[in-house]
Amino acid sequence: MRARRTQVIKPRIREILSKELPAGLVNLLPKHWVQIGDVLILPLRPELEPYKHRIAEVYAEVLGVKTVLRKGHIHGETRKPDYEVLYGGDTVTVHVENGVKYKLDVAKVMFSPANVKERVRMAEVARPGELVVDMFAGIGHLSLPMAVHKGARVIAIEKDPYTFRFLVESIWLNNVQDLMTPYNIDNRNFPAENIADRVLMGYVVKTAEFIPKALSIAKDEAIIHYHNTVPERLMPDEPFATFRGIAREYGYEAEKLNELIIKRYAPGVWHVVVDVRVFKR
Ligand SMILES: C[S@@+](CC[C@H](N)C(=O)[O-])C[C@H]1O[C@@H](n2cnc3c(N)ncnc32)[C@H](O)[C@@H]1O
Repeated sequence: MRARRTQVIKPRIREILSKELPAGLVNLLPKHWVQIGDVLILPLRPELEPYKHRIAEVYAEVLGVKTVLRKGHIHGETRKPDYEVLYGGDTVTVHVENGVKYKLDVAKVMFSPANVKERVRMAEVARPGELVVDMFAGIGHLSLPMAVHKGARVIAIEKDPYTFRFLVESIWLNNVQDLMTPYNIDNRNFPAENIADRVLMGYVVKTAEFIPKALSIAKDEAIIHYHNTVPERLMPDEPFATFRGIAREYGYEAEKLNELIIKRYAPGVWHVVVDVRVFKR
């Protein structure tokens, strides 16, 4: 099951709440929501504030979830979201997507429904037995599918201890502990060099700072999946132009294989991924 955006309000929700809410507010009830495992993220208009707990309770009962959160923002270096608990309280869940089990705390760990295509794509591009280094692993968002579906070997680096806990649990839940090795360190301190067939750079805003480290982890010829956020006015040259410039400084040639938009990040700014083949000169 994917992190779902549901388009139509369930008739049962409307039926129950139309008896309890002032008539004018019923049409403001959320028609879209995101479900991650058995936790619901519900965007709620300010007009519904006085009724928020009862609304959340009805959505929880009808949709069969244990906890309802109100949507907030993702911020900071660790990309943690901000949520208000409206119903229930337990925000730890297991979300199943594309045959991969992700254990996470929805209130504290980012899991973006908009990134689903990229998670599925990573399962498709991986090769059995290749060594992947996931520099910004999170809970294994991008690299678990590579191990689960393709038998890729993965070194998954995640610096945040709380997120790391779920990375480890997800590895065991998917029974890929023989393929995936998690490291709870800052990737800048990862000691091995010249080892990876493929490097994942699933990070935004400051990803360019990590290009030299990614090159040192990569074999003399390797593929790097380079994510970054890019102002629209700099596209389509960016972000590849910056990547190639830094790669050349460090003695590598870079060839763009593919470029995809993941999602809108902010007004006029896009989250983009470029697949780059690098060669040591
Ligand atoms: C935005 S999440 C992305 C998860 C996944 N790569 C994806 O694209 O869906 C980025 C993760 O990188 C971790 N992180 C940030 N800087 C890091 C660093 N220098 N070394 C290791 N992990 C880092 C954060 O804690 C966070 O869990």
